[in-house]
This record gives sequence, structure tokens and C-alpha cells, in this order.
Amino acid sequence: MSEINTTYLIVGGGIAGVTCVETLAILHPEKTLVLVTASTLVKNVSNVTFFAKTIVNFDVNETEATSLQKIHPNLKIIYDSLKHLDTEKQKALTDKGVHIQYDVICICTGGIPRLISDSKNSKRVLGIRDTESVKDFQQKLKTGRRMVIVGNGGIASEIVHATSGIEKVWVIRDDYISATFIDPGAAEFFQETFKNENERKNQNTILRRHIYSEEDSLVSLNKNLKSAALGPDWYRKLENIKSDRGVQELEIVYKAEVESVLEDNKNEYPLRVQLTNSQLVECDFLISATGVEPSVNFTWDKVPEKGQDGGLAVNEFQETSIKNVFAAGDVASAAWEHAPHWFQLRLWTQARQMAGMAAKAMHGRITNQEVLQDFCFELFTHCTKLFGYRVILLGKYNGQGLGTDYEILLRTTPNVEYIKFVLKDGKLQGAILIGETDLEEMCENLILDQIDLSPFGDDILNPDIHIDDYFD
Ligand SMILES: Cc1cc2nc3c(=O)[nH]c(=O)nc-3n(C[C@H](O)[C@H](O)[C@H](O)COP(=O)(O)OP(=O)(O)OC[C@H]3O[C@@H](n4cnc5c(N)ncnc54)[C@H](O)[C@@H]3O)c2cc1C
Ligand SMILES: NC(=O)C1=CN([C@@H]2O[C@H](COP(=O)(O)OP(=O)(O)OC[C@H]3O[C@@H](n4cnc5c(N)ncnc54)[C@H](OP(=O)(O)O)[C@@H]3O)[C@@H](O)[C@H]2O)C=CC1
Repeated sequence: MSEINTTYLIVGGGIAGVTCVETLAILHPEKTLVLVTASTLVKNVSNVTFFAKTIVNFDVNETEATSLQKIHPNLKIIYDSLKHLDTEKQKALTDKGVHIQYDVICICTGGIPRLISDSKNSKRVLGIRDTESVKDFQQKLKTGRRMVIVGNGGIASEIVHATSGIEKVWVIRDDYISATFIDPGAAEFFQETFKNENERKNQNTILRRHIYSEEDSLVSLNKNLKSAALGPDWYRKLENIKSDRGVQELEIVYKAEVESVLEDNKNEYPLRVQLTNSQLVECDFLISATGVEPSVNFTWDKVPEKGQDGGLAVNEFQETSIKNVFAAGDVASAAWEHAPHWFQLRLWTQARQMAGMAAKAMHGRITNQEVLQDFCFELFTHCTKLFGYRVILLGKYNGQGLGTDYEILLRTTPNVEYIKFVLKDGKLQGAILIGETDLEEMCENLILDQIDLSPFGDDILNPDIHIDDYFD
């Protein structure tokens, strides 16, 4: 049994943990820092590009944990798992029996896939989280003829887009696809591209104004220790895998859920999936892409407050209800009063932002300095790719929490772009920008500054009028 003393202790080698280490390396290189990580490979971020003040795009890579020692001379890495935390004595105990005395700790233990309830009935029900789970999926894809995909968020959308040579039955409980990130209009835009993947004609620009009720377009707020969650391009690994026997075919089953799953290896298709709409689907395996749950997989002397989603509730400085215990990333639940245009979604952008904030606050605690919450929490931004298109989501992009009293302005050019503005009292509250729209910086300014756009009417989205010229 060994004993270690450190000023800073970080648990977890995902984006949150590594960002926390990197930030502390800059803020306080002379102090001791310990990283407890179960895996020798950790996640880091490169090629950071700012599309605007708060809209950031970056690559996520896997790297040897030892490479972090180059940036922090006083970093000690322990390849182990946190087993017990004594917050009173400020002592952590690992699986291998190492005791770590700390001044401040940041828990960055991420999340695990939340699988459908019948998942225990069969090893043919898979969740996707880390490299190991993708390998399992790749293996099943090679020989599979038909798969069922359950869930309507990021992972399901990427799998449907990236896989070929296998029959796909996509079971969603909404009446349109990719509901976590987009609205029914954008879903229609993407489905058109499924139909004419290679045709880029009929490119008529359509401009529409709608009054939507909240129910029409509410976004869903999302609700075994392995390696860190995958990065944004994980599905590229699936693109070139073709089944020997399968055919390319996609069936979408709307407004349905899985009622039960039964494995019978004597059948032609070993998995029988009973849906709530009475449909029975036989398949080789099922992907449960049904969200994440925070991973608090160790014991405490005193459990801190939890958020509704089971995550560790943190304030605006990422501190839990227990002093000197901070948390960031998927394991944390943002429990402070949010700015009007920000909300939590478990994304790598937010894992990075939370961890940067936690590091600043931990440093402030040690050095007795006051810290302010970072500007990035003023505006929800997410930059991603869906079905091959660049997608930028800003603010209350689906009218989240705006009640029924808001307007939607749409401009769409089939196969090229889909632009949606959410306006309340003539001011921009959120936007969905699909394609190379070049509108992100303008939208960011319009949301943050709450400029009254009513004098412009529908011209805000008129492609012949450069609205940003008015604000330069
Ligand atoms: C398939 C997939 C695709 C995704 N694509 C995107 C995307 O395109 N864009 C996007 O923004 N987000 C995406 N995400 C979400 C994003 O990956 C996560 O929000 C983000 O990685 C969370 O980072 P984290 O550091 O909090 O957690 P994790 O990456 O889960 O890291 C947690 C780390 O803690 C370690 N750990 C856990 N328990 C312990 C313990 N007791 N002791 C020591 N170590 C422990 C784990 O081994 C792991 O290394 C995707 C997620 C998945 C699964
Ligand atoms: N491009 C990107 O930005 C990507 C981001 N990610 C992130 O990775 C994490 C995991 O992704 P993912 O698993 O897709 O999670 P998401 O939270 O994105 O989506 C989960 C989906 O599953 C649905 N669901 C939940 N439970 C059930 C159930 N029992 N039966 C049927 N449907 C159900 C949810 O519906 P409902 O909303 O109604 O609860 C939702 O549509 C998320 O944090 C996600 O944001 C992942 C891939 C890509």
C-alpha cells in the first residue's frame, strides 16, 4: 500500500480529465498534480478552430498518457481506478490500494451507455462508447445481415449514415429522425438527401415563416469501467465494412419502442425484437443508442447532491455540494442557474469547457483568487456533422423552454443548406445551420446582443441581402 500527497487530483482520462490537467499545467505548473486513469491511452484535443467567439471546432485524438508529462513537469500518472473517496479526510483510495491525499479533486469519470431495459437478455444487444465496443460492432457488421438500431440521437444518426451492406431497421419513438439535434424540417431536409444522395438538382431556395408551438419542436434533453468515450469521427471505422450477404436497405419505424428482446440461436435470425407497435423484427443484433448515464462507479464517505439525471450536481464553478470536490464532463450535472441561451447536453465541447472552468476554480481555491464563470456558458453551441453535412446548433435552436410564443424563420435549399432561426419578440434565440451557410458568427452576435430584428422582417434570411453588413 502506498501513500501520495498532491495539491491537485484528477480522476479520468477522457476529454474532461485531460483538459483539466492541461489547464492546470498552464495555471500552476509548480504544484503537484496526480491523474488517475484506468487506461494508458487518454483523449486530447487538437486543431482547435474558432468559427466565432464561442463556436469552436476541434479534433479529438487518442494519445499515450505519458505524453502529458511533457506539458506538466509535476504530473504523476497512476494507471488505476478510483475505488473510494473520503471527502472529510480529503483522501482517495484506488483499486490497487494507493492512498492519495489531495487539496482539491476533480471527478471526470464520464458516462456509460444507458441501454434498453432488455439488454441483459442477450449479448447481441450492443452499446457504443469506446474503442472496444466499436470493435465488437465492426465484427458483428462483417457477418450481419440485418440490424436494429434503437434511439434517435447522435450515435443512431451516425450509424445509419455510415453503415452499408446491411439491412437496417431504425426504431425511433419520435415522428421524425435525429430528434436530439434537429427539428422535423431539418429531418425532412436530410431524408431528401437519402433519396437523392447523388442528385444535386432542383436547388430552389424556400423561405418560410412559421409560428410553432413548443410541443411541435421540443428538443429532447438528454437524460464497467472502460476507456474514454469516442471522438467525433468514430463512425468512419464503419464506413468501409460491408456484409457479404446483406443488402443496403433502411426501414424507419416511427413512434415505437422496444418491448422485449429474445435470443434464440436456432432461428435464422437469432434475435427477435418485439416493438410496442406490435411489429416483430428478426435480426442478427441490436444497437441500443439510447443515451448515456453519468458514471459514478466508486464509493464515498458522504455522497454529494445529484442532478435529476443522476450526475454530480455542480455549481457554476464546477464544484459539487462537497467543498474541494469538483466534477466536469459527462459525470457532472450542471445545477447552476443557466444563462438564457445555454443548457447542458453531454458533448465533448461541454466536457472541455466544464473541465477548463473546473481547473480555473481549483486553482483559484488553492491560490485564494476570485474566479468568474467562463464566457462560453453564455451560449449553447455545438458544431458537428450529420449525414455528411456540417451542422451548427446555437442557443435555443429547437425553441427549448421558450413556451409557445415564438416564431420560426426557415430558409432551405434542397441538398445544399437548411437554416432555421428561432425568434422571440423579434430577437434571435437560437439557430440551426446545416451546410456551409457562413452565418454562424452573425447568429452568435445576434443572440448574444439580443438585437431587435423586427425591422428586417423576413429579409433576415433573404440570400440576396447581407444582413451582417447592417451590424458591422
Ligand atoms: C460514439 C460516440 C460518439 C460521440 N460523438 C460526439 C461528437 O461527435 N461530438 C460531441 O460533442 N460529442 C460526442 N460524443 C460525446 C462525447 O464523447 C462525450 O460527451 C465526452 O467524451 C465526455 O468526456 P468525459 O471526459 O466526460 O468522459 P469519458 O470520455 O467517458 O472519459 C471518462 C474517463 O474516466 C475513466 N474512469 C471512469 N471511472 C473511473 C474510475 N473510477 N477511476 C479512474 N478512471 C475512471 C474512464 O475510463 C474514461 O477514461 C460521442 C460519444 C460517443 C459514445
Ligand atoms: N455528432 C454528435 O454530436 C454526437 C454526439 N453524441 C453524444 O454521445 C452521447 C451518446 O449518444 P446517444 O446514445 O445517441 O444519445 P443521445 O442522448 O444523443 O440520444 C438518445 C436517444 O435515445 C432515445 N431513447 C432513450 N431511451 C430510449 C428507449 N428506452 N427506447 C427508445 N429510445 C430511447 C432518446 O429519446 P428521448 O430524447 O425521447 O429520450 C434519444 O433519441 C450523447 O451525449 C450524445 O450527445 C454521440 C454521437 C454523435
